[in-house]
Amino acid sequence: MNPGPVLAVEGLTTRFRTRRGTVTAVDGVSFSVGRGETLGLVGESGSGKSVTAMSILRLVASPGRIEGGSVMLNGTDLLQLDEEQMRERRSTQAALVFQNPMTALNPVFTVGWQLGETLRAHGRGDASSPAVLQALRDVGMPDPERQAASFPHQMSGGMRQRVVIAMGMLNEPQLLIADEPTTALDVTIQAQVLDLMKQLTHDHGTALLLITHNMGVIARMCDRVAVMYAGEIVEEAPVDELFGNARHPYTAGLLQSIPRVDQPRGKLPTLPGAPPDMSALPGGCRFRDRCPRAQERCLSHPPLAEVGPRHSARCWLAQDAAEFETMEMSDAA
Ligand SMILES: Nc1ncnc2c1ncn2[C@@H]1O[C@H](COP(=O)(O)OP(=O)(O)OP(=O)(O)O)[C@@H](O)[C@H]1O
Repeated sequence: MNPGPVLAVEGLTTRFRTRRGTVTAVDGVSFSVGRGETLGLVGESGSGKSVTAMSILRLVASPGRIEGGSVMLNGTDLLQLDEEQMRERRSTQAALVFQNPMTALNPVFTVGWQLGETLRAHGRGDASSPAVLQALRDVGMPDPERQAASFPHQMSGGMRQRVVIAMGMLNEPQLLIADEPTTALDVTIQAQVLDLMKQLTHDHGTALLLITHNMGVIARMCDRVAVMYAGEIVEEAPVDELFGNARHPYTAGLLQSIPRVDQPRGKLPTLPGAPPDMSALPGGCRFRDRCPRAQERCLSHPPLAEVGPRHSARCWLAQDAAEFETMEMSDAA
C-alpha cells in the first residue's frame, strides 16, 4: 500500500487585501512532503515562504485570506475543516518552530511546567511525568532536571530553541514546519540545532517543511527543495540535482550568493535588482526584469513544467533546453 504524502499542498493561494491594493502573497503554490522527508522552501525575503507556512496551518491573520487550493494533511483537506477540528489537527498532527523561540514560550512559567501543559492538553500526563525529562534529554539538554526548573529567560537562545523543538515533538506530530528556526542563533549553535531537528525528524518519520533564505541550511538538511519567487514556486528538485543542475536563472543566482570560505569578507555576490512589487505584479515571467537571459518570450507567463526527472522549473529557456535534450536522446537511441 502506498501511504501517500503526509502533506500535499495544491494550488494554494493567499491574498492580503489592503488599502494600498491586493497582495497575492502565495499564488497557486503546490508541493508535497513525504514521511521522514525534508522539503526546503527557499527564496528571498518577501517571496511568500512564511505566508505559505501560515496558510498551511490556517494561521493567516486578517487582512490575509486563503482564497484557493487545498492542503491535504494525511488525506484530509485542512481548508475544509471547521475551526474546532482545525485546532485539534494543529495540536495533534502538526507543530511549528519559529525563528524566535520566545513566541512559543511563556516567560512566566518554568520550562518543565510548559512541557507538562503540552502533555496535559492531550491527556498524556503533566509536569511531573517522566516524559518531560525524557523530552529534554531527547533534545540534548545536559541536565534535564535543572533545565525543567528553569524559566526561559535563564536559558541561552540555542537552549530555548531546543525546548521549543522538544515541545513540538512531544506529541509526535507527522508534520513539523520550521520557519527560519536557527537564523537568530550563533553559527555553531545553528549547526547543532539543525542536526538535532534532522535526527529527531528522521527517528520519528516526521515530514519536515523547512523554510529558510539560506542555501547552506538547505544543503545540510533537505532531500528536496522548492524555490519561491514573488509568490510562486519557480523550481523544484532533489537537493543534489538543484545544486548541481539548477535550471532557473533565479536559482542559479541564489546559489551564487552562498557565502564561500575562500571569499574575502564583504565580497558577497548578491542578486542584482529587487523582486517585483507584490501588489502590482508584471505580466509574464516575474523574474524577467532581473534575468540575465530574458527574451521577448518571457513576456508571457511560463508554467512550472518538468525539465528532468523529479525536476521542474518555471522558465521557458529551461523547458526548451529540456525538450532539446530529450530529442537528442531519442535521436541517439
Ligand atoms: N499582514 C500583511 N499585510 C499585507 N501584506 C502582507 C502581510 N503579511 C505578509 N504580507 C506580504 O506577503 C508577501 C510575502 O511575505 P512572507 O512573509 O511570506 O515572505 P517571506 O518569504 O517569508 O519573507 P521573510 O524571509 O522576510 O520572512 C510580502 O510581499 C508581504 O509584504
